[in-house]
Amino acid sequence: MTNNDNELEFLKEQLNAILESSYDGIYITDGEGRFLNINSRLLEMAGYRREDVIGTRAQDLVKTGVINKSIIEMVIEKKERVTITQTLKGRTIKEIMVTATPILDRNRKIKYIVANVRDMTDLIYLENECKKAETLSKQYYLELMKERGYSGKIVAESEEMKKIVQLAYRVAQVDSNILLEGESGTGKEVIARFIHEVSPRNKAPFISINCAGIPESLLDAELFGYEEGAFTGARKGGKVGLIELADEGTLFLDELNSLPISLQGKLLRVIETFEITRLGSEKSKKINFRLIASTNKDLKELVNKGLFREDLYFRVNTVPIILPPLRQRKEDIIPLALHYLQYFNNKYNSHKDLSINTFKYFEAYNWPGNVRELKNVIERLVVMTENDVITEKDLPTELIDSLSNDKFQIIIRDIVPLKELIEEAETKLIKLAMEHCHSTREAAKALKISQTSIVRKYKKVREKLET
Ligand SMILES: Nc1ncnc2c1ncn2[C@@H]1O[C@H](COP(=O)(O)OP(=O)(O)OP(=O)(O)O)[C@@H](O)[C@H]1O
Repeated sequence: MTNNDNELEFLKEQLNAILESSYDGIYITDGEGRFLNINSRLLEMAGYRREDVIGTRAQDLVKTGVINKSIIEMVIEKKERVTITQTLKGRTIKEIMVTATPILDRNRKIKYIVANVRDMTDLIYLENECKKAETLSKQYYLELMKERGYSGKIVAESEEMKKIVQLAYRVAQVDSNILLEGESGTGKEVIARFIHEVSPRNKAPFISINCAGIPESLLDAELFGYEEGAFTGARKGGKVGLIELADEGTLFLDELNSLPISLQGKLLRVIETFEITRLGSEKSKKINFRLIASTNKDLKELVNKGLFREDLYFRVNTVPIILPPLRQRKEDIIPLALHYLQYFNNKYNSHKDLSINTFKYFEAYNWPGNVRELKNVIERLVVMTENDVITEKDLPTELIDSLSNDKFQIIIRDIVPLKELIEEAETKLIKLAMEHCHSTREAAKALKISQTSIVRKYKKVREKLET
C-alpha cells in the first residue's frame, strides 16, 4: 500500500466515524439527487436497509409517499442551502427537520448534496410535556387554592396569608371584637366575611357598612335607624338601622377610621351595652352581634391627633389582624392572578390563558392598589386581549415598566422651580422607603441618612399626603 492509499483509508475511516457517531441522520447524494451514502441513524429513522436506498433518487421518495416534499429538488433548483420540516413515514410517522447543502464544482454545477436530518419527535414530545406540566401546575395551584382558600374565595399561598387565615379561623370561634388593618384592597372585607362564614353566627346576617360610603348627614339614621316622624323626610313607619339588622350575626364596620367623631360615642355605647335606640325613640332594644372593624389608616395615630376616640379604639381593637400589602407577600401574586383568570373566564365565557412569561412582570410590580388592582388588571386582560394566550405584549405599561432595569425613571413634562422638583423626588423616595422597610432605622440605613432625619422627613411627607 502506498502512502496515498494509507491516507485515503485513514480519511475514509474518519468520515465513517463522523457519519456513524452523529445523533442526526445524514445522507449524501450526487448532483442529481441519487443517494451515495446514508448513515445508520437515518436508516433507523426511516426503517430502510442501506442496499435498498443507495443509487435511488431522493426525489422519488415523494412519489412512494415516504416523504411529503423533496428538499433535494429545492436545492437543485436554488443551488443554495435549504432548511425545511418534513413528515417522514418510516416504521412510525416522524416530524423531521432537514437542512440540505449543495457542494458546487468550479463551474457552479452541483457535485454533491449533503443533508442533515433531525428527528423533531423528541423535541415536540418535550414541548408538549412542558405545556402539560405548565397546565398541571396551574391546575395544582387552583386545586390548592380551593382546598386552602375555603370555598375558593381566599387565596392564601404566602406564609403571611396562611397565618392570617389560621388566626381568623381561630378567633371566629369566639366572640371577641376584631380590628382588621391594612392598605386599601388587601382583603380586609374578604377576611371579615370568612370569619363570619366559619363562625357559629353564620346562619344569621353579615352586615357590612362602609363608614366612608354613607354621607355624614345620613349615617346616623342609617346606622341606628329611626322612628316615624323622627325628622322631616323620615319614612312612614320608620326604619330599622343597619346595626340592628346584624342582630345574632356579624356587624362589619369597614373604614371605621372615617366614622365622624360625632358618631363615635354613640357607637361605643352600642358596643358596650349591646342596646340600640332608634332616632326619635325613647325605648332601647337589646341586640347581640359580633363586631369586626377595618381601617386603612393607623388608628393609633388618629387617636394621637384627636381624630378618633381612644376608648372606642381600645374597644374595637381586642384582636388586631394586620393584612400586609401584596408587594410584601409576592407568593400570593401568581395564585391570585390564576384564580381571577379562571373567575373571569367563567364570567365572560372565555378561555384565556396567561403565558408563563407574564408572571415575572406580575411579581415585579408594586401593586399599590393591592389585590383589587390585580383583579382589575386580570379582568381587563380577559376582556380586551384578542388572542387566547395573554402575553407580555398585552400587559399594561406600568407592569412592563416595573421590570425595567432603571432604578428610577424621571419624566419632567414642564419647567418647574428646582426646589419643587427636588421636594417631589424626596417625597416619593421617603414614601417608597417607608413602604418597603420595617422601621425608620432600616429606612434611614437604606437612604444613608440619620434616623432623626427620616422621622422628620416622613412626618412632613404624611402631612403633605393628607392635605
Ligand atoms: N386573598 C384573597 N383571595 C381572593 N380575593 C381577594 C383576596 N384578597 C382580596 N381579594 C379581592 O380583592 C378585592 C378587594 O378586597 P377587599 O374589598 O376585601 O379589600 P379591603 O382591604 O377591604 O379594601 P378597602 O380597604 O378598600 O375596603 C375584592 O374583590 C376581593 O374579593
